[in-house]
Amino acid sequence: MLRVLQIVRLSSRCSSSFVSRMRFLNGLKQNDDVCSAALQDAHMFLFHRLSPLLQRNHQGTFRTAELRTSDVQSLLENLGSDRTLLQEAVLIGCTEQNQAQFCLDIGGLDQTAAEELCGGTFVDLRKSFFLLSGAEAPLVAKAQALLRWHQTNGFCSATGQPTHRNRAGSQRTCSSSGIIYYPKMSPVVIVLVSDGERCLLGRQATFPRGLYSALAGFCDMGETLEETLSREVAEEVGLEVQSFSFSSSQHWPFPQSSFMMACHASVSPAHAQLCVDHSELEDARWFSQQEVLSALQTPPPQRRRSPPHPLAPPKTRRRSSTHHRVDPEHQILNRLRRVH
Ligand SMILES: NC(=O)C1=CN([C@@H]2O[C@H](COP(=O)(O)OP(=O)(O)OC[C@H]3O[C@@H](n4cnc5c(N)ncnc54)[C@H](O)[C@@H]3O)[C@@H](O)[C@H]2O)C=CC1
Ligand SMILES: [Mg+2]
Repeated sequence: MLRVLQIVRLSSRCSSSFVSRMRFLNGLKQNDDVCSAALQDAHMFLFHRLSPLLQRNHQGTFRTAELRTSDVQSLLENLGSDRTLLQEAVLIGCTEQNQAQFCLDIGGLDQTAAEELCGGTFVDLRKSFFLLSGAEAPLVAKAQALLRWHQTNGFCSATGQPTHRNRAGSQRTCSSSGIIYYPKMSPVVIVLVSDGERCLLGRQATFPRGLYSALAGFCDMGETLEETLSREVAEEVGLEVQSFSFSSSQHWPFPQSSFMMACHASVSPAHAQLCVDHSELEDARWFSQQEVLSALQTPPPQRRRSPPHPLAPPKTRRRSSTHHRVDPEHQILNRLRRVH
């Protein structure tokens, strides 16, 4: 109890609300009792087999369902489940007012009955990622990644014995060896290559028809960001990068949990002849500023009818040093404007 009070006091003494929230969250991860207390009155994001619960408002836009712990307790009772399922909730963040946010997957319960009781729909993550706006999409992506990690890491890979989670769900420990496991991400570099006039986009055979995107690839063990970037560009399109600069980063939930680092890279216009590896990419080509501008200014449904068009990822709000909203479409446009 003393530790609970210390953590609450420590976070309330801070002058910055950001520092206070980060200290509060860290306290929840480190102390099971503090976390259990926070779970009693928390915000809860529900999932069914890893699909988040969304509600549609009067304007036709989608939001995550706003549920509190007590709502979920009633829901579980109505669905014939006992309250112990709540113990599987995983901490994902906290609000500006230091209210803990958890997520819970009720995949073992009746989906339709749950949707009726909550007045919402469980929507596939890829779809919800594009339906949600602002800070909600990254939070839902983080929640799904953590729920998936817990569902697939129930056993120690060294001993085969069960692993047990802490209250927050930020780690799992092998009951036999004591090995501690932390949620895993795969680092990825995504790069917009330019020859000073045009930018390079490619498409995989599995992409929707006509859709082109910046090049991307997973980091190999031991590589630096620039080594991955140079290798991927060489492998996929046969070019040698001259220089690069870091742009921004985000968690990307597909195919599982990737940590994407976005960069700009330049190649010499004299050595811009593409040699595409067709086992990796179906096509890659140079796009002019005008082509990218007109594709990005065309609404997405019409874009699909007029290929080729560049991929514009969903708009998400990320914390940057200047607290500015980072919008991938604008980054591409600004870069091209700088080039011209
Ligand atoms: N242009 C693109 O390809 C775009 C890719 N992304 C994301 O970038 C990431 C990388 O995409 P790719 O271009 O497909 O990667 P990639 O160019 O590295 O090729 C994929 C191959 O890398 C290998 N690989 C190495 N480490 C892996 C790991 N940790 N997980 C899965 N495969 C691994 C596998 O053999 C796999 O077939 C994915 O998260 C993808 O969703 C997002 C937007 C666009
Ligand atoms: Mg790739």
